[in-house]
Amino acid sequence: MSAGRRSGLPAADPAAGAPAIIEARGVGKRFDGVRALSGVDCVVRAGEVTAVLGDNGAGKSTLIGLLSGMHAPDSGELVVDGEVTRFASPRDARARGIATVHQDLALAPLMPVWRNFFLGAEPTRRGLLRAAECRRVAVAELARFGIELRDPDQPVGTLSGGERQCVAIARAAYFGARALILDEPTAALGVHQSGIVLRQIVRARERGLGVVLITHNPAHAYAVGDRFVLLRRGETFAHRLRDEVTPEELAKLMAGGAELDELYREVSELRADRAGRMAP
Ligand SMILES: Nc1ncnc2c1ncn2[C@@H]1O[C@H](COP(=O)(O)OP(=O)(O)OP(=O)(O)O)[C@@H](O)[C@H]1O
Repeated sequence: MSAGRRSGLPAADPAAGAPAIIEARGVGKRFDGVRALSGVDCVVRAGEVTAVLGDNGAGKSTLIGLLSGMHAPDSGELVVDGEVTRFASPRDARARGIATVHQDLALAPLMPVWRNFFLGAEPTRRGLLRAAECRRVAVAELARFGIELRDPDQPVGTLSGGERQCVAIARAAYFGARALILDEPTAALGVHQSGIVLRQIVRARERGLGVVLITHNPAHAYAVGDRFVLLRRGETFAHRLRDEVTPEELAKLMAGGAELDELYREVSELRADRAGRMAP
């Protein structure tokens, strides 16, 4: 298959039998005359991870905005559970089971983990908070995602970066998310912490959730992705299924193969030039 094949969903889609939770079909969005996104296709199926890759300004945040109900598309359509849908707000999207975990995670760092897990949705009985139940649920739900909490009363800000991401993801799953949109969850994390988050993404997929992983890191995308949507300057310039691409090809596609080759050529010339000048 040519690396330059443009857009569109792959012709042979082995996962086509799995139900699509949400699908963007040819969506476009402009802001004050600036074209942020144009004709982008992206499908999120139950039990699959769709990795959306793109460099700065590629349109990743705009796509998140459309999938999460923050913006309405100017063109194209969103299809939820097979029905053309227009979200009125992010709340509306959440009510349909589409949850977004933004980079700020919406956590209160000084509050205990269990309070952050519920954050305004704590169960009560006769007006009294059922704190013991909240603690038990938070510990059990995080354990399902492989996070063993030392103490549910510890402030969430004392957890590691990867563990904090996991609290936000486990919370969304517990409160009914069927599709999770994760906005660059590993962007600020090192290798070990990224591993914690990537394992949690795999667990979410195993539980039948659909996951959209937004990232500019092809290694992280390849580690967990079932399909890859590559955005460039607001357009889908490649769409690959996992068995159609190797990690190296994905990295090259992401970097823009021709641009990367040009960069290697220029750097080799500079190195050869420098070696020539330093030769006796
Ligand atoms: N509210 C806005 N007003 C004007 N232009 C916008 C707005 N939001 C996005 N854009 C433009 O749309 C294009 C895509 O931006 P977007 O933020 O979606 O990209 P991105 O892939 O998320 O980038 P980054 O990784 O740098 O956050 C950019 O050219 C950006 O300047």
